[in-house]
Amino acid sequence: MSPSAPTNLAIDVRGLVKRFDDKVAVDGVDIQLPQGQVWGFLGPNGSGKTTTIRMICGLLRPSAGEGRCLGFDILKDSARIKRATGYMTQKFSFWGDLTIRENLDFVARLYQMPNRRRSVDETLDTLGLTHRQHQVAGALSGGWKQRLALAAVTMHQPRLLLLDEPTAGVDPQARRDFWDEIHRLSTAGLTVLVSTHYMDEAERCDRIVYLANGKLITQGQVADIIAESGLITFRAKGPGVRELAEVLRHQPGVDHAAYFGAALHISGPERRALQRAVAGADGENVTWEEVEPSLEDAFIALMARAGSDKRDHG
Ligand SMILES: Nc1ncnc2c1ncn2[C@@H]1O[C@H](COP(=O)(O)OP(=O)(O)OP(=O)(O)O)[C@@H](O)[C@H]1O
Repeated sequence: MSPSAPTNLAIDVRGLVKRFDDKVAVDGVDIQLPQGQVWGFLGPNGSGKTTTIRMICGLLRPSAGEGRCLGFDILKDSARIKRATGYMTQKFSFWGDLTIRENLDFVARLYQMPNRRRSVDETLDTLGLTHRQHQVAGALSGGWKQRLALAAVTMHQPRLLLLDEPTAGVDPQARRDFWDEIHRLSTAGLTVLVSTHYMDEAERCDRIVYLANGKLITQGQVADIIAESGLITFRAKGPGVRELAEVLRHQPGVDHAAYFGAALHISGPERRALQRAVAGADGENVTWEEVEPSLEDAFIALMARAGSDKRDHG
């Protein structure tokens, strides 16, 4: 295959491994992301998401594994991958004492873009930044900084966006605006891989890839992942729920108990055992019903399973 042979996969990497001295940060990860889709990249802190993203875009050489990003070989063609990719790192880097326009102009110079002025104008306009173009970037609120960062990584019209926790510390309205923008870009043909710790954001993705301890634990659509977890969940509501979690957490068959707003969820793999636990915690001040497990419930269960697998085999 020539480096730019057409493929319907924006990312096609297999067996990616990254070792840092004795530590295996990424341990045999495969990702096949079709063009035009938005995939969520999830996993606990330190699970290897950033390291994987950096290998995909050619910033970090894998210890083992191979693959292509936008048709280019990740081991040999990193310069071409970088040109065709927009990578938003966890800490957006821009110049705090330059204005929004000056920052974008600087990025346009880095990419040696022709018609720099026009590209900056268009980017400002598309992302709703025109009226703020002369504001100093360092004084912007979190949401506007993030919008600037998105502008900076999309201005050179990449085909793939790699976004590493782009909405950390951003308020709910700004997060919603950001996701509207992501879906607009995706509709225009851009492929997006976005790492996040927010479940509501995961649910906005076409598909989710979940990593733990450097290994891919599961991937699929939200409903598939919930089904795969094999969890049963019961929900308690009412004024008495606050006292229940501590007691129920230690009952046989209850893998975990967690509050979702004013309700308590208990989950485990066996309905009978949960029903027994619920019967023991029934009272005047609480009403129970079986509900669909949340994505968070499913991840906690899959994580626990992966954790015990590791202990069993390791
Ligand atoms: N340059 C490095 N040198 C040594 N260890 C590293 C390096 N980069 C990452 N690691 C380690 O590799 C593991 C995976 O880190 P990584 O940043 O990829 O995880 P992550 O899933 O992105 O975490 P987070 O959600 O906190 O951003 C961690 O244990 C981290 O400490």
